[in-house]
Amino acid sequence: MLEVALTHQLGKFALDLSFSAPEGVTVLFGRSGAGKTAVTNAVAGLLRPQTGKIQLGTRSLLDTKNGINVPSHRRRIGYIFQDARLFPHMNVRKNIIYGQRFARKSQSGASLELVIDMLGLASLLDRHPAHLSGGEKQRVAIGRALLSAPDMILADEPLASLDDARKAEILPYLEQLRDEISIPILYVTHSVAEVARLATTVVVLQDGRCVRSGPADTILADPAIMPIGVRAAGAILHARVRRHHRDGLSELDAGGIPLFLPQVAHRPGQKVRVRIAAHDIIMSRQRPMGLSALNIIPGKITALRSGDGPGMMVSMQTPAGVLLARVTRRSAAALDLTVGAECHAIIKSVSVAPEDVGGTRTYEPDVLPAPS
Ligand SMILES: Nc1ncnc2c1ncn2[C@@H]1O[C@H](COP(=O)(O)OP(=O)(O)OP(=O)(O)O)[C@@H](O)[C@H]1O
Repeated sequence: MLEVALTHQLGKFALDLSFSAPEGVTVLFGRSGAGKTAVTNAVAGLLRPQTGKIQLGTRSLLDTKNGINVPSHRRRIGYIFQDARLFPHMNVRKNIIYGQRFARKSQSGASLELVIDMLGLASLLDRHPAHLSGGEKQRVAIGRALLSAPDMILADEPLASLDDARKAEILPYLEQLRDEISIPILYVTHSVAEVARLATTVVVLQDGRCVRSGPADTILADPAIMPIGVRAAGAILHARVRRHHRDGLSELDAGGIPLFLPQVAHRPGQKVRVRIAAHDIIMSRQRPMGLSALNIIPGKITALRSGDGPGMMVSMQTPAGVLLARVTRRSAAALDLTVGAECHAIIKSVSVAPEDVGGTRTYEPDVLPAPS
């Protein structure tokens, strides 16, 4: 667990916040100028806050009251930056082995073989960075960070310089990292898609303060989550792939509710996270009949929130998980949507894009129905 509490004045900008980052991916999310860089610099030891405490597990990295400020290179943090920052004159093998220099003698950390295997680097080992794609470079940078046997990883917009195809290529490796290494990963991003795919915890920063923090599912399904922006709002459902159908659809099970999506890349039995954007949900009080949409999920409204415009956010509890829907205030009034009302969420299969579906490592081969 990483625990951070800081105050610092940067010109007119005041940083005053505290948050905790447990194991898994904690996303620092906020608009430009919210203070993400200031926080990561403080955690990395590049900025000395006027007052603060930073505790990583049992180690105190910063405690201004007691005069503790562990220098940057002794903080045992593995870094993954936006640009991979590999050594151009070294091949991939040497670049990743370089990370081991920073591992303490007493600490074995991840083995070279494991890192090569986990990040799919075997075929790249003899290549130089100039002959790697952006995504491949980032995989090497992750490998180097892991081999330094860090107590936490700091990933500062690691996908920001990659195009969508490269992003899609590297996200599964980051998911694997999240699910297989038991250290906190502090991850900075502006991208809601990355939050939805990777975050286990979300810390929302605004004007130097932490306005919300907590489990990703809860934060993303909160109708009051204005700092993320209404257009980007949406909930995460946890589901399991049941089977792939011959007509190109995959059937998932989310809390006993079947969910039909365009073919997902994951195998039957595998657990996945599915992001359902709030604007992709249609709401109905009665179960609709004769509709082309394949996914109709019954639920009960738990919260409503209207903004300044015509839209309204509706949060509903369903057997599949909490869903967030964006409807107009006019529709909400016409349907008499109130807290406690029974309703149905309608989701068109094709509205869920492949990048909205992320894998988790838990592979459970107990349910392997034959393809139908
Ligand atoms: N050295 C400085 N002196 C004065 N103000 C500063 C200094 N460094 C940063 N700031 C201000 O502090 C605020 C937070 O900056 P920070 O770089 O942490 O934001 P950010 O959330 O990382 O933004 P971005 O997403 O654009 O990188 C901004 O308003 C910035 O202008």
